[in-house]
Amino acid sequence: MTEPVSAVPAPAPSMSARLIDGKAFAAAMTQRIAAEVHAFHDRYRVTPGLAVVLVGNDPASEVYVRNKALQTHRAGMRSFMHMLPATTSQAELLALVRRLNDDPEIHGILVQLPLPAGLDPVAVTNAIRPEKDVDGLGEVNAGRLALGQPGIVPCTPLGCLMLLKSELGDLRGLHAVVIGASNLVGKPMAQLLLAEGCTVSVGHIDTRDPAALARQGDILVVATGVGGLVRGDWIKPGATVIDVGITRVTLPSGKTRLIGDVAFDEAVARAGRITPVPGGVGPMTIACLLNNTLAAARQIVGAAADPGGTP
Ligand SMILES: Nc1nc(=O)c2c([nH]1)NC[C@@H]1CN(c3ccc(C(=O)N[C@@H](CCC(=O)O)C(=O)O)cc3)C=[N+]21
Repeated sequence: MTEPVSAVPAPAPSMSARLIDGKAFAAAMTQRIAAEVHAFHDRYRVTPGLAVVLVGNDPASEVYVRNKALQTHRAGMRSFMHMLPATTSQAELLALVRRLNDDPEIHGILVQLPLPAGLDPVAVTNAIRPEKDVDGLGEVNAGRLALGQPGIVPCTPLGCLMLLKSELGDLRGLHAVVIGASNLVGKPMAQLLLAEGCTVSVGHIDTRDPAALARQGDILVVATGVGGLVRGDWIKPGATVIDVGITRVTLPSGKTRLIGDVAFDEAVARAGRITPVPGGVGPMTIACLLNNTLAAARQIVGAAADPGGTP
């Protein structure tokens, strides 16, 4: 028996998204920063210094700490790690931040979030001198971003924006959907995309139909911390997908692996371009932290060397 040709189902359009190689982009950026750190040292005899404060233990933060120390040294900067027990009091943490604020060898301060229960992240991030707030999370830098004034921009959203601009060029007029409205990623990401001329929608925990919202995005940035939340059918065909999530899961074999907030295999079949996890946004966050630390050192040291002048 032969079937009429017309009854043969058309093959499903087999698309496969292009991978956005954040790891390679970050490596090139780190190399450039290393050269600039060298030139900065030649001019001022100062090595940019970054202080990282980790209170208690959070799995995502531990991945960050490991890679950050390595990359900081690769860029020729100094890193000062402060690991405090989960029992640290608010007063003790604030005292450390003040000490780092006054330390001339430190140009950037980063307090890893989330903090253990009982510590107030707003009070702590606001205690960091705005010039040293390389995470850009304090009210001065967050306010500058909201007002479109120059300031320090949070590392993860900055890294996402760099990838988007390098992939797509001008973003003006594109509909960008951000899933997740955290102060760390979602809110500053939305501000940056707005400043690029995107039409921006932000979905969050109370959004009624996040899949329908996500499907409108020419650009889809996902930062929820819920591994595999975004399924293939949430994605507009051909969209550019930036996956910020990083969750460690244990496989049946007992091994662990990192997954993103996007169900990768499903998304690859629909998206035009997508960042992998690992190797996507994570390395960009670190490269942008180095970038922000060098910029902070330039601002602090340059202003002291050339008071009242333009750097
Ligand atoms: N104040 C603050 N600022 C942050 O930016 C911040 C934070 N707190 N708390 C924790 C999260 C998490 N985070 C990561 C950054 C890079 C990687 C990273 O390098 N990821 C590699 C991991 C590779 C691997 O080790 O297997 C990758 O995705 O390829 C991971 C996680 C920054 N965070």
